[in-house]
Amino acid sequence: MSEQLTFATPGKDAIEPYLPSTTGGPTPADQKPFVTLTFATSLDSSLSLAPGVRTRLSGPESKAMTHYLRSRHDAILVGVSTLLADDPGLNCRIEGATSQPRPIVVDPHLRWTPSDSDKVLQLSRAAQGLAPFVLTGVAPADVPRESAAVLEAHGGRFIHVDPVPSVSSDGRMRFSWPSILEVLRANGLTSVMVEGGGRIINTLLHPDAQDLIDSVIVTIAPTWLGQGGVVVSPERVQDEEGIPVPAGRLSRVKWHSFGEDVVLCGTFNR
Ligand SMILES: NC(=O)c1ccc[n+]([C@@H]2O[C@H](COP(=O)([O-])OP(=O)(O)OC[C@H]3O[C@@H](n4cnc5c(N)ncnc54)[C@H](O)[C@@H]3O)[C@@H](O)[C@H]2O)c1
Ligand SMILES: Nc1nc(=O)c(N)c(NC[C@H](O)[C@H](O)[C@H](O)COP(=O)(O)O)[nH]1
Repeated sequence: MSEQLTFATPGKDAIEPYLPSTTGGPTPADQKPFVTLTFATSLDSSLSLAPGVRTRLSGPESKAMTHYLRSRHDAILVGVSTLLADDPGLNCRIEGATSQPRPIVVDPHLRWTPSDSDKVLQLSRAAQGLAPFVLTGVAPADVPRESAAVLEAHGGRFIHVDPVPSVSSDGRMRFSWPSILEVLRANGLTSVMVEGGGRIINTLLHPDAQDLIDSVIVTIAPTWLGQGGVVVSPERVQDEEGIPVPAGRLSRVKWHSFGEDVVLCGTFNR
């Protein structure tokens, strides 16, 4: 049995306006999933001490808040580097949780080889979480059979996503955020919390994509991680005259204290 977290009513009420609705009937099939961008950052905007290094930032109270968020979304999305670095559970460990989020791993080149010892798969075997859906640019016929067998035995699967046609100079495939969300919706998922890491967050915060975000819920820990960390800082944007302009600003902003952390809630112009 893994740890059980509790998250009490004042905290729930504080973040409720930023969560997907639990009323209002079924979501139409063509409606984009509700997107919550949520992560924990240091005072110098770092997610971790270095790429590939698991770094605890959230204190117990804001961690419980994150797990409550997991109970309120159909899916939880991370990039493959986070999966490889953190060996995360990606489940909900809130006391009394009645549902588990579906982990979504964005892994265009199939860097993850699923194995029985991965924590996310251990938890699904113990009925304490769900196995991931892995979004990949690799053609179905080229997915290694052993990997597919391990994932499917746990209830997960590989899902092909068409990459954007222009391959970047380093040859890496990239998915557009609308195509990622379309695939989630086609697989019955109506809400997703995007947890990270840096590349995932920075591409979602790009001005071309940030309109897709319904809520932003950021935990800020009273810590400086120092230089060399994985930093949240979206691509710089300029106006027509080439003058730099802010990459984004939140509205409907509220700040809440959870233990020693603050949690920032906001939206993009809604
Ligand atoms: N503090 C937090 O809340 C938090 C949350 C998550 C991860 N992390 C940390 O972040 C670090 C990992 O971050 P990162 O930036 O190195 O990696 P990441 O987790 O963002 O994964 C990057 C990979 O995901 C894929 N990817 C991302 N966007 C894509 C897109 N649009 N199309 C196709 N593929 C895409 C690519 O394969 C890319 O190499 C780890 O150290 C982890 O511990 C911290
Ligand atoms: N809210 C939050 N606070 C942190 O201090 C931290 N390091 C993460 N990181 C998010 C990332 O997605 C991690 O991989 C999971 O938090 C791993 O934890 P789980 O086993 O899934 O609970 N998230």
